[in-house]
Amino acid sequence: MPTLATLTFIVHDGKVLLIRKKSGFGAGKVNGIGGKVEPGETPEDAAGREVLEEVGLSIMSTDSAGLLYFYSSGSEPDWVVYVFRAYSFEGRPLSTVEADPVWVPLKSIPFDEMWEDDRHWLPHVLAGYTVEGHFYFDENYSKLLRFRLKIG
Ligand SMILES: COc1nc(N)nc2c1ncn2[C@H]1C[C@H](O)[C@@H](COP(=O)(O)OP(=O)(O)OP(=O)(O)O)O1
Repeated sequence: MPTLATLTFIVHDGKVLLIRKKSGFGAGKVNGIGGKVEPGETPEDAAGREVLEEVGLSIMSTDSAGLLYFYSSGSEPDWVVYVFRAYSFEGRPLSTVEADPVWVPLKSIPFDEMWEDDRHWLPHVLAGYTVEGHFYFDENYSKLLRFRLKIG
């Protein structure tokens, strides 16, 4: 069974809030805010909980921006990730044990510090489109081998 997870991109004033992850899968990389969906949670609930846990913000509402499937071997994905955008929030981003928050201008996304798949789909999400992406990595998730992407 794939692990269900979320990624949320808070957009405000020409910038997007990203995190440098300190723990979990992808620690050290810059990513959207997110983590695993817990039993009994909806993906939307998980997105709100992860934003609060990782950077201390409350988001008002989310806009669904698509689904990403990540594979390392075989035909079943290891991860199915629900992607959300959010435009309003309460609070100020804080560093936590899980992540350091960083506001990044929409035109300067640090793709070299992110997962290799991000450069293919994130620009479309930040432009307001919906994506469905299938990304096939090597067995250690160290190299992206191929992908398919639909932009809605
Ligand atoms: C392989 O490609 C990926 N690219 C991107 N951009 N994001 C990915 C990729 N694979 C997984 N992710 C996302 C999905 C989740 O948001 C995080 C991993 O979540 P994590 O394991 O840190 O989940 P938590 O619930 O926060 O962690 P704990 O179980 O340690 O509490 O990466």
